[in-house]
Amino acid sequence: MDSMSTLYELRNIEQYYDDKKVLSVESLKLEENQIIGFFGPNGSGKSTLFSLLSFINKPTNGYLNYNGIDNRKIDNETKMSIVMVPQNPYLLKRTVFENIAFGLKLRNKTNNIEEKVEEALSLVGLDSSFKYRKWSQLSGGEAQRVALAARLILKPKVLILDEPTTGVDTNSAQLIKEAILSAKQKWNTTILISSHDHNWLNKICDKKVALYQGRLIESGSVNLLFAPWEKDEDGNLVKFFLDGQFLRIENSESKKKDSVAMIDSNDITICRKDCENMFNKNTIIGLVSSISQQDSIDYLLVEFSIGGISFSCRISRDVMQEQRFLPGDRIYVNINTSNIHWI
Ligand SMILES: Nc1ncnc2c1ncn2[C@@H]1O[C@H](COP(=O)(O)OP(=O)(O)OP(=O)(O)O)[C@@H](O)[C@H]1O
Repeated sequence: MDSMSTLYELRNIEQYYDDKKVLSVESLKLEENQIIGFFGPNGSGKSTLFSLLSFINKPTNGYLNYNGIDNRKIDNETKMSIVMVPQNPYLLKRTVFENIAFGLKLRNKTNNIEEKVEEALSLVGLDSSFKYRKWSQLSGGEAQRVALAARLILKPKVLILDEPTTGVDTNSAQLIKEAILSAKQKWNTTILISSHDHNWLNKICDKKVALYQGRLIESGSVNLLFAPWEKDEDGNLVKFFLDGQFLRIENSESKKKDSVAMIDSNDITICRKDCENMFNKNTIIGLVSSISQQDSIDYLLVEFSIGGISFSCRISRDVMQEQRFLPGDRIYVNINTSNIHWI
């Protein structure tokens, strides 16, 4: 079996600013050598969580373990192997070269520095002539890529990117994506990213974590429905699946067509047979792909697809006994759309 090792483990983490609790994570494990996407609306706690995972801040309460070590006992060398590009990266008011070389100089690793800077520039799609440019002679997308190159040169163990695509052009977003993928491949870097560009993030990440009002929406079992959406005659959003089925979301008139819907797996009910009473005009047909044990022994996670889009829902052992779902089964799916959160 392919066993991935856990890099971060969080239990009962709480973070307060003054008296206000802004983050509460009961349990979260992040595996190494993955690209993990953090989704959530403004103010949901993504940056706060990143400040804990990068060890810039200490959690107010709870247990945060990195590579088997308690966060209060992490040494400086380990801390330096975890680097973050913040939401509005700061560049030194110097040349691009000095910006990119800064971290290596700080770590006293100055051999072949010229070559390393050029390699880092090329990773983010900038040619070597950029090293002579001043910080003030860069476009927003180039500045973001220089900030990324300044971290990549360190070959980090963990790279944390807070909104790396905000305000950058599509070409830069593509080059940032390529640089991230090379870091993962070349140095097995674990990459944590938040972005409001949900489609961009959805395509690049191996795992998704969703936050809402400072709380984790159970990772692995949250369903994210991405754009494109259509609008019906009343202005409600409608998701059309590739197989021609659709899901209409009542009271979604105010939402934009590039919104992301977060559906908790507890808000989905499925049924295999004897379900006439479950069938209504909003019922969709899905296909079971897998069934697995959840953390709690009383529940199972059923993964299924609708027109090529994967979903998951939790069912109790009693329901399983009754329904005996198997991979490949066609099921009736009912989604409680009144509990949907929007990103
Ligand atoms: N230094 C601070 N002092 C007080 N409150 C803060 C501080 N930093 C963040 N907050 C509050 O904590 C909550 C979570 O903010 P955070 O920046 O972590 O969210 P986010 O998901 O990263 O948001 P965004 O997508 O807008 O960047 C918000 O209510 C915010 O106002």
